[in-house]
Amino acid sequence: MVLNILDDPSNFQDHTVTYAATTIMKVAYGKNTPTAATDPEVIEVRQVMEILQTVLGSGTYLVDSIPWLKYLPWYGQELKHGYEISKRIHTSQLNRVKQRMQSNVDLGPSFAKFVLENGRHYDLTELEMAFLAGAFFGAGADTVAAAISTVLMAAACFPEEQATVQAELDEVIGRHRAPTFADQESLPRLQAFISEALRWRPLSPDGLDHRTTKDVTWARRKLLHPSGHYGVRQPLASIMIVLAKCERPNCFSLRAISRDPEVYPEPDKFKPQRWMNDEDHLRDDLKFFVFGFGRRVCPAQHVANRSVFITSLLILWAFQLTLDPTKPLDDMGFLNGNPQPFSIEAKTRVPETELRRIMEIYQNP
Ligand code: HEM
Repeated sequence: MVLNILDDPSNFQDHTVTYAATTIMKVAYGKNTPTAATDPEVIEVRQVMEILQTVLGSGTYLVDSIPWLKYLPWYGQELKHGYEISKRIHTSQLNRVKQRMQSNVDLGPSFAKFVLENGRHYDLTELEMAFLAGAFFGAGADTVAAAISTVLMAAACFPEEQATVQAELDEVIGRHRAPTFADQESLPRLQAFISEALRWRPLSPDGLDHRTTKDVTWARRKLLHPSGHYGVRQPLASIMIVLAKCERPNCFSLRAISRDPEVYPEPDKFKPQRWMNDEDHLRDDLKFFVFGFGRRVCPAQHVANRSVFITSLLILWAFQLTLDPTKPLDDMGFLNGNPQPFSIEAKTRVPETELRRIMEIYQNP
């Protein structure tokens, strides 16, 4: 992404999508070449995801409560159309992996290869395998891109906090080598900055709706976790669903959790320091909530966290980010589900030729 920004500084958001899509395609299908934000397949999948976003909110479609509606040929045409597009894309991606496996091409590990080799142990049909691998892209590309964009947007909006992080980077890494994952433990301020950025403008702010599988008796009791989650315990089964002042049933609201003043004093202020203790270490009593909770917690939280961390680290090490005064920035876009293109100016912190040289070595060590 650093080299992409150097080559084309005006297209920040596209670069985050290209990075996230390339990473996900590698994990899902073992694809080794870059997947650009402008690839027709990526554009198509993102369009289907937009339909899915609407579908995920309970109550949008009557078929959620009246299942037989799905048998009416004229009902939910756009849903059936979205399904057909997804089926075509996911099946062709899985088939590509299958063909290469049959031709003994060395693919390296990937989720698709794993399910093709082991799917029968889980009674999966090929269509289920195709959709499982396809879910990686659907669930992971835009979320990771949005998370990185949020961190970079926060850096541009809060220059003093950005400078604090960069002082830490200069002290721990200097400007003559590119940072790596090995530096992670030595960079608590950067980690605090990322946590605060994703608290400040949480992705998926209204969570995902969940459906209970049996009747539930609720005892209204407020359980205050260090993270500020309010819970309602279901006493018979050991399931806890986090409601957090959510207006809709069976869902949690990350927006409400992120604004709890008991846990995050002055919640509308951007204060990375709140994630650190008096010894300037990361606090271990404040949980990170943006990936949800319980058995449906985001299964990719570790890969997502690492992606956001390493990208934020490299970019904040390489560039000083500032707002473009000629273009207004809607910092609520990701939170409100309507992200607008935004413009950030990136000034190199290392002379450009030197930066290119360091990054070339980084890519091909
Ligand atoms: C920063 C990036 C990401 C964020 C903020 C995020 C957030 C979330 C949230 C809030 C949920 C709902 C949890 C719940 O219902 O309790 C979720 C579920 C999920 N996420 Fe992520 N996610 C991210 C990246 C990814 C990536 C990279 C992938 C795949 C490679 C992924 C795959 C999934 C899947 C499959 C689910 C559904 C899990 C289930 O219902 O059992 N996510 N994610």
